[in-house]
Amino acid sequence: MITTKDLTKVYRSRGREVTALAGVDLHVREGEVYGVVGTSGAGKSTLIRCVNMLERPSSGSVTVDGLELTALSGQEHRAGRELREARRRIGMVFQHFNLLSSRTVQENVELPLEIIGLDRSQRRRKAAELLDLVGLSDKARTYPGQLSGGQKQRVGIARALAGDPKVLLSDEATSALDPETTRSILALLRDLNQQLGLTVLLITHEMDVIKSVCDSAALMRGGKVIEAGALTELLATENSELARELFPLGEFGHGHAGNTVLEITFQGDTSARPFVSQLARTYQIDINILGAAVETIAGRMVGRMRVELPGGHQDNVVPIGFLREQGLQVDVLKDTNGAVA
Ligand SMILES: Nc1ncnc2c1ncn2[C@@H]1O[C@H](COP(=O)(O)OP(=O)(O)OP(=O)(O)O)[C@@H](O)[C@H]1O
Repeated sequence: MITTKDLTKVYRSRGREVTALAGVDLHVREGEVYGVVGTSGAGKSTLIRCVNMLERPSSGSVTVDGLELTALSGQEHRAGRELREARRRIGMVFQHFNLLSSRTVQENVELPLEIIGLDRSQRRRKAAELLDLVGLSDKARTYPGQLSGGQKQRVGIARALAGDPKVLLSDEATSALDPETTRSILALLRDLNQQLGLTVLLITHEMDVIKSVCDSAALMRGGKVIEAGALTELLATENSELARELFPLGEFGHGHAGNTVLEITFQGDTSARPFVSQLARTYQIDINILGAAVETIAGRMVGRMRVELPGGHQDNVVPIGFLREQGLQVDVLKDTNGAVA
Protein backbone atom coordinates (compact mmCIF):
# COMPACT_ATOMS: atom_id res chain seq x y z
CA MET A 1 0.00 0.00 0.00
CA ILE A 2 2.93 2.31 0.76
CA THR A 3 6.32 1.76 -0.82
CA THR A 4 9.35 3.99 -0.67
CA LYS A 5 12.39 3.20 -2.75
CA ASP A 6 15.83 4.55 -1.99
CA LEU A 7 14.26 7.66 -0.49
CA THR A 8 16.64 10.44 0.44
CA LYS A 9 16.10 13.87 1.91
CA VAL A 10 18.84 16.40 2.38
CA TYR A 11 17.96 19.66 4.13
CA ARG A 12 20.00 22.68 3.16
CA SER A 13 19.94 25.63 5.47
CA ARG A 14 22.45 28.45 5.90
CA GLY A 15 25.09 26.66 3.85
CA ARG A 16 24.80 23.48 5.91
CA GLU A 17 23.55 20.14 4.69
CA VAL A 18 21.69 17.64 6.89
CA THR A 19 20.93 14.21 5.51
CA ALA A 20 17.66 13.27 7.21
CA LEU A 21 16.93 10.25 5.01
CA ALA A 22 19.79 8.26 3.53
CA GLY A 23 18.09 5.74 1.21
CA VAL A 24 14.96 4.38 2.87
CA ASP A 25 13.14 1.35 1.48
CA LEU A 26 9.85 0.80 3.24
CA HIS A 27 7.04 -1.56 2.37
CA VAL A 28 3.73 -1.24 4.19
CA ARG A 29 1.14 -3.83 3.25
CA GLU A 30 -2.52 -3.02 2.75
CA GLY A 31 -4.55 -3.20 5.97
CA GLU A 32 -1.66 -3.36 8.41
CA VAL A 33 -0.61 -1.09 11.23
CA TYR A 34 3.05 -0.32 10.63
CA GLY A 35 5.19 1.48 13.17
CA VAL A 36 8.46 3.30 12.60
CA VAL A 37 10.49 3.67 15.76
CA GLY A 38 13.77 5.39 16.47
CA THR A 39 15.41 7.95 18.70
CA SER A 40 15.17 11.70 18.17
CA GLY A 41 16.75 12.82 14.92
CA ALA A 42 16.58 9.37 13.29
CA GLY A 43 14.50 10.77 10.42
CA LYS A 44 11.03 9.47 11.35
CA SER A 45 9.14 12.76 10.92
CA THR A 46 10.90 13.45 7.66
CA LEU A 47 9.97 10.01 6.39
CA ILE A 48 6.28 10.34 7.22
CA ARG A 49 6.17 13.87 5.76
CA CYS A 50 7.76 12.57 2.57
CA VAL A 51 5.11 9.85 2.31
CA ASN A 52 2.38 12.43 1.74
CA MET A 53 4.74 14.90 0.07
CA LEU A 54 4.41 17.55 2.78
CA GLU A 55 8.16 17.38 2.34
CA ARG A 56 9.51 16.74 -1.14
CA PRO A 57 12.18 14.02 -1.12
CA SER A 58 15.59 14.84 -2.62
CA SER A 59 15.56 11.56 -4.56
CA GLY A 60 13.89 8.17 -4.64
CA SER A 61 10.22 7.33 -5.00
CA VAL A 62 7.06 7.15 -2.91
CA THR A 63 4.09 5.07 -4.08
CA VAL A 64 0.80 5.07 -2.18
CA ASP A 65 -2.07 2.84 -3.29
CA GLY A 66 -0.47 2.25 -6.67
CA LEU A 67 0.14 5.94 -7.41
CA GLU A 68 3.70 7.20 -7.56
CA LEU A 69 3.42 10.50 -5.73
CA THR A 70 6.99 11.52 -6.49
CA ALA A 71 6.11 11.48 -10.20
CA LEU A 72 3.23 13.95 -9.76
CA SER A 73 3.92 17.58 -10.43
CA GLY A 74 4.12 20.35 -7.85
CA GLN A 75 6.62 21.85 -5.53
CA GLU A 76 6.49 21.67 -1.74
CA HIS A 77 3.99 24.48 -1.17
CA ARG A 78 2.33 24.52 -4.57
CA ALA A 79 1.19 20.97 -5.03
CA GLY A 80 -0.34 20.19 -8.39
CA ARG A 81 -3.99 19.21 -8.67
CA GLU A 82 -3.25 15.49 -9.02
CA LEU A 83 -1.06 15.54 -5.96
CA ARG A 84 -3.70 17.42 -3.95
CA GLU A 85 -6.27 14.80 -4.91
CA ALA A 86 -3.93 11.94 -4.01
CA ARG A 87 -3.25 13.58 -0.65
CA ARG A 88 -6.94 13.66 0.17
CA ARG A 89 -6.75 9.88 0.28
CA ILE A 90 -4.02 10.07 2.90
CA GLY A 91 -5.20 11.24 6.32
CA MET A 92 -2.74 12.58 8.86
CA VAL A 93 -2.86 13.02 12.62
CA PHE A 94 -0.38 15.14 14.54
CA GLN A 95 1.18 15.10 17.98
CA HIS A 96 -0.25 18.53 18.88
CA PHE A 97 -3.62 17.92 17.20
CA ASN A 98 -3.48 21.10 15.03
CA LEU A 99 -7.13 22.06 15.68
CA LEU A 100 -8.52 25.52 15.08
CA SER A 101 -9.44 26.93 18.49
CA SER A 102 -11.99 29.41 17.11
CA ARG A 103 -14.03 26.64 15.49
CA THR A 104 -16.22 24.08 17.20
CA VAL A 105 -15.38 20.37 17.07
CA GLN A 106 -17.93 19.89 14.27
CA GLU A 107 -16.52 22.85 12.29
CA ASN A 108 -12.98 21.48 12.65
CA VAL A 109 -14.10 18.18 11.15
CA GLU A 110 -16.07 20.03 8.46
CA LEU A 111 -13.04 22.03 7.32
CA PRO A 112 -11.53 19.42 4.97
CA LEU A 113 -15.06 18.62 3.73
CA GLU A 114 -15.47 22.29 2.83
CA ILE A 115 -12.22 22.14 0.87
CA ILE A 116 -13.41 19.00 -0.94
CA GLY A 117 -16.50 21.03 -1.94
CA LEU A 118 -19.33 19.29 -0.07
CA ASP A 119 -22.39 21.47 0.55
CA ARG A 120 -23.54 22.42 4.03
CA SER A 121 -25.96 19.56 4.65
CA GLN A 122 -23.54 16.94 3.24
CA ARG A 123 -20.82 18.33 5.49
CA ARG A 124 -23.06 18.19 8.55
CA ARG A 125 -24.03 14.60 7.87
CA LYS A 126 -20.49 13.44 7.18
CA ALA A 127 -19.04 15.26 10.21
CA ALA A 128 -21.72 13.72 12.44
CA GLU A 129 -20.84 10.25 11.10
CA LEU A 130 -17.13 10.83 11.72
CA LEU A 131 -17.67 12.14 15.25
CA ASP A 132 -19.81 9.11 15.98
CA LEU A 133 -17.02 6.86 14.69
CA VAL A 134 -14.52 8.35 17.14
CA GLY A 135 -17.02 8.42 20.05
CA LEU A 136 -17.45 12.19 20.26
CA SER A 137 -21.01 12.81 19.04
CA ASP A 138 -21.87 14.67 22.23
CA LYS A 139 -19.03 17.18 21.77
CA ALA A 140 -19.96 18.49 18.31
CA ARG A 141 -20.71 22.04 19.52
CA THR A 142 -17.82 22.22 21.98
CA TYR A 143 -14.64 24.24 21.31
CA PRO A 144 -11.24 22.46 21.36
CA GLY A 145 -10.17 24.45 24.43
CA GLN A 146 -12.83 22.66 26.47
CA LEU A 147 -11.62 19.18 25.54
CA SER A 148 -9.09 16.83 27.12
CA GLY A 149 -5.99 15.83 25.16
CA GLY A 150 -7.49 12.46 24.24
CA GLN A 151 -10.70 14.10 23.02
CA LYS A 152 -8.70 16.59 20.95
CA GLN A 153 -6.85 13.73 19.31
CA ARG A 154 -10.17 12.02 18.55
CA VAL A 155 -11.23 15.20 16.73
CA GLY A 156 -7.89 15.14 14.89
CA ILE A 157 -8.57 11.56 13.85
CA ALA A 158 -12.15 12.34 12.72
CA ARG A 159 -10.81 15.23 10.63
CA ALA A 160 -8.11 12.99 9.12
CA LEU A 161 -10.82 10.54 8.02
CA ALA A 162 -12.89 13.20 6.22
CA GLY A 163 -11.60 12.34 2.74
CA ASP A 164 -12.32 8.60 3.23
CA PRO A 165 -8.60 7.84 3.17
CA LYS A 166 -7.17 4.40 2.61
CA VAL A 167 -4.07 5.38 4.50
CA LEU A 168 -3.70 7.14 7.83
CA LEU A 169 -0.36 8.64 8.82
CA SER A 170 0.20 9.28 12.49
CA ASP A 171 3.02 11.55 13.61
CA GLU A 172 3.58 10.76 17.31
CA ALA A 173 -0.20 10.96 17.86
CA THR A 174 0.02 9.77 21.45
CA SER A 175 3.26 11.41 22.60
CA ALA A 176 1.48 14.28 24.32
CA LEU A 177 -0.98 12.00 26.12
CA ASP A 178 -0.95 10.17 29.46
CA PRO A 179 -0.61 6.35 29.43
CA GLU A 180 -4.33 5.60 29.83
CA THR A 181 -5.38 8.04 27.12
CA THR A 182 -2.59 6.67 24.93
CA ARG A 183 -4.10 3.21 25.28
CA SER A 184 -7.56 4.43 24.30
CA ILE A 185 -6.27 6.30 21.24
CA LEU A 186 -4.22 3.29 20.14
CA ALA A 187 -7.31 1.10 20.58
CA LEU A 188 -9.26 3.55 18.41
CA LEU A 189 -6.60 3.40 15.69
CA ARG A 190 -6.73 -0.39 15.84
CA ASP A 191 -10.56 -0.36 15.59
CA LEU A 192 -10.48 1.99 12.60
CA ASN A 193 -7.82 -0.18 10.98
CA GLN A 194 -10.09 -3.21 11.34
CA GLN A 195 -13.50 -1.62 10.71
CA LEU A 196 -12.48 0.46 7.71
CA GLY A 197 -9.61 -1.66 6.42
CA LEU A 198 -7.44 1.42 6.92
CA THR A 199 -3.68 1.05 6.49
CA VAL A 200 -1.94 2.92 9.31
CA LEU A 201 1.66 4.15 9.23
CA LEU A 202 2.69 5.61 12.54
CA ILE A 203 5.90 6.99 13.92
CA THR A 204 6.80 6.86 17.57
CA HIS A 205 9.75 6.84 19.91
CA GLU A 206 7.92 4.47 22.28
CA MET A 207 8.41 0.73 21.99
CA ASP A 208 5.16 0.18 23.91
CA VAL A 209 3.21 1.76 21.05
CA ILE A 210 4.77 -0.69 18.62
CA LYS A 211 4.13 -3.58 20.96
CA SER A 212 0.47 -2.80 21.59
CA VAL A 213 -0.83 -1.84 18.16
CA CYS A 214 1.53 -2.67 15.29
CA ASP A 215 1.62 -5.69 12.98
CA SER A 216 4.98 -4.66 11.54
CA ALA A 217 7.73 -2.27 12.46
CA ALA A 218 10.90 -0.62 11.22
CA LEU A 219 13.77 0.63 13.33
CA MET A 220 15.40 3.84 12.05
CA ARG A 221 18.79 5.21 12.92
CA GLY A 222 20.78 7.96 11.21
CA GLY A 223 18.31 8.32 8.34
CA LYS A 224 18.28 4.61 7.55
CA VAL A 225 15.99 1.68 8.25
CA ILE A 226 18.24 -0.79 9.98
CA GLU A 227 15.65 -3.50 10.59
CA ALA A 228 12.08 -4.07 9.41
CA GLY A 229 9.40 -6.72 9.22
CA ALA A 230 6.32 -8.29 10.79
CA LEU A 231 6.69 -8.37 14.58
CA THR A 232 6.18 -12.12 14.71
CA GLU A 233 8.97 -12.57 12.12
CA LEU A 234 11.28 -10.17 13.93
CA LEU A 235 10.78 -12.08 17.17
CA ALA A 236 11.91 -15.20 15.36
CA THR A 237 14.98 -13.50 13.87
CA GLU A 238 18.29 -14.27 15.48
CA ASN A 239 19.87 -11.27 17.19
CA SER A 240 17.11 -8.90 16.10
CA GLU A 241 17.59 -5.57 17.83
CA LEU A 242 13.89 -4.75 17.56
CA ALA A 243 12.91 -8.10 19.06
CA ARG A 244 15.24 -7.48 21.98
CA GLU A 245 13.75 -4.03 22.54
CA LEU A 246 10.20 -5.30 22.13
CA PHE A 247 10.81 -7.98 24.65
CA PRO A 248 13.76 -7.18 26.87
CA LEU A 249 15.03 -9.64 29.44
CA GLY A 250 17.60 -7.22 30.80
CA GLU A 251 17.21 -7.89 34.50
CA PHE A 252 17.62 -11.64 34.22
CA GLY A 253 20.74 -13.43 35.38
CA HIS A 254 23.72 -13.78 33.05
CA GLY A 255 24.90 -17.22 34.21
CA HIS A 256 28.40 -18.38 35.10
CA ALA A 257 31.65 -18.16 33.16
CA GLY A 258 32.33 -21.30 31.17
CA ASN A 259 28.65 -22.14 30.70
CA THR A 260 26.35 -21.49 27.75
CA VAL A 261 23.50 -19.01 28.10
CA LEU A 262 20.60 -19.25 25.66
CA GLU A 263 17.65 -17.00 25.07
CA ILE A 264 14.71 -19.00 23.82
CA THR A 265 11.74 -17.29 22.20
CA PHE A 266 8.54 -19.19 21.62
CA GLN A 267 5.27 -18.16 19.98
CA GLY A 268 1.75 -19.57 19.90
CA ASP A 269 1.55 -23.38 20.13
CA THR A 270 5.17 -23.97 21.02
CA SER A 271 4.60 -22.28 24.36
CA ALA A 272 2.46 -25.19 25.53
CA ARG A 273 5.23 -27.76 25.09
CA PRO A 274 7.45 -28.53 28.05
CA PHE A 275 10.69 -28.18 26.09
CA VAL A 276 12.91 -27.53 29.11
CA SER A 277 12.07 -30.83 30.80
CA GLN A 278 12.29 -32.64 27.43
CA LEU A 279 15.76 -31.22 26.92
CA ALA A 280 16.88 -32.13 30.43
CA ARG A 281 15.53 -35.66 30.05
CA THR A 282 16.81 -36.31 26.53
CA TYR A 283 20.37 -35.13 27.17
CA GLN A 284 20.48 -35.64 30.93
CA ILE A 285 21.73 -32.16 31.62
CA ASP A 286 20.97 -29.77 34.42
CA ILE A 287 19.32 -26.65 33.11
CA ASN A 288 19.36 -23.50 35.14
CA ILE A 289 16.45 -21.16 34.33
CA LEU A 290 17.73 -17.58 34.69
CA GLY A 291 14.43 -15.91 33.88
CA ALA A 292 11.25 -16.12 31.85
CA ALA A 293 8.47 -13.81 30.73
CA VAL A 294 5.37 -13.93 28.59
CA GLU A 295 3.88 -11.00 26.68
CA THR A 296 1.23 -10.37 24.08
CA ILE A 297 2.83 -8.85 21.00
CA ALA A 298 0.86 -8.11 17.83
CA GLY A 299 -2.05 -9.99 19.41
CA ARG A 300 -0.02 -13.20 19.87
CA MET A 301 1.33 -14.74 22.98
CA VAL A 302 5.11 -14.70 22.97
CA GLY A 303 7.35 -16.13 25.64
CA ARG A 304 11.02 -15.68 26.29
CA MET A 305 13.23 -17.69 28.58
CA ARG A 306 16.89 -17.36 29.47
CA VAL A 307 18.57 -20.64 30.42
CA GLU A 308 22.08 -21.72 31.32
CA LEU A 309 23.48 -25.05 30.14
CA PRO A 310 26.63 -26.58 31.63
CA GLY A 311 29.70 -26.35 29.40
CA GLY A 312 30.68 -24.20 26.44
CA HIS A 313 28.92 -23.65 23.12
CA GLN A 314 30.74 -26.59 21.48
CA ASP A 315 29.46 -28.95 24.22
CA ASN A 316 25.91 -27.82 23.59
CA VAL A 317 25.62 -27.88 19.80
CA VAL A 318 23.34 -30.94 19.89
CA PRO A 319 20.92 -29.67 22.60
CA ILE A 320 20.73 -26.29 20.81
CA GLY A 321 19.90 -28.14 17.56
CA PHE A 322 17.21 -30.09 19.43
CA LEU A 323 15.58 -26.85 20.60
CA ARG A 324 15.68 -25.34 17.12
CA GLU A 325 14.09 -28.48 15.71
CA GLN A 326 11.16 -27.87 18.05
CA GLY A 327 10.53 -24.59 16.18
CA LEU A 328 12.02 -22.46 18.93
CA GLN A 329 14.08 -19.34 18.31
CA VAL A 330 17.39 -19.83 20.10
CA ASP A 331 19.96 -17.07 20.55
CA VAL A 332 23.29 -18.03 22.10
CA LEU A 333 24.17 -15.20 24.45
CA LYS A 334 27.37 -16.40 25.99
CA ASP A 335 30.36 -18.34 24.81
CA THR A 336 32.80 -20.51 26.75
CA ASN A 337 34.86 -17.50 27.80
CA GLY A 338 31.86 -15.98 29.45
CA ALA A 339 31.58 -13.08 27.00
CA VAL A 340 28.00 -11.98 26.43
CA ALA A 341 27.26 -11.57 22.72
N1 LIG B 1 13.37 21.60 8.14
C1 LIG B 1 14.57 21.14 8.48
N2 LIG B 1 15.69 21.81 8.16
C2 LIG B 1 16.93 21.35 8.49
N3 LIG B 1 17.13 20.17 9.14
C3 LIG B 1 16.05 19.44 9.49
C4 LIG B 1 14.72 19.90 9.19
N4 LIG B 1 13.85 18.96 9.66
C5 LIG B 1 14.59 17.99 10.23
N5 LIG B 1 15.91 18.27 10.12
C6 LIG B 1 17.04 17.42 10.60
O1 LIG B 1 16.90 16.14 9.99
C7 LIG B 1 17.22 15.11 10.92
C8 LIG B 1 16.03 14.17 11.07
O2 LIG B 1 14.97 14.87 11.71
P1 LIG B 1 13.52 14.26 11.95
O3 LIG B 1 12.69 15.31 12.62
O4 LIG B 1 13.02 13.66 10.70
O5 LIG B 1 13.84 13.07 12.98
P2 LIG B 1 12.89 12.34 14.00
O6 LIG B 1 13.35 10.93 14.06
O7 LIG B 1 11.47 12.57 13.62
O8 LIG B 1 13.18 13.06 15.36
P3 LIG B 1 12.16 13.72 16.40
O9 LIG B 1 11.48 12.56 17.06
O10 LIG B 1 13.04 14.49 17.32
O11 LIG B 1 11.24 14.58 15.59
C9 LIG B 1 17.63 15.80 12.19
O12 LIG B 1 19.03 15.92 12.21
C10 LIG B 1 16.99 17.17 12.10
O13 LIG B 1 17.72 18.13 12.79
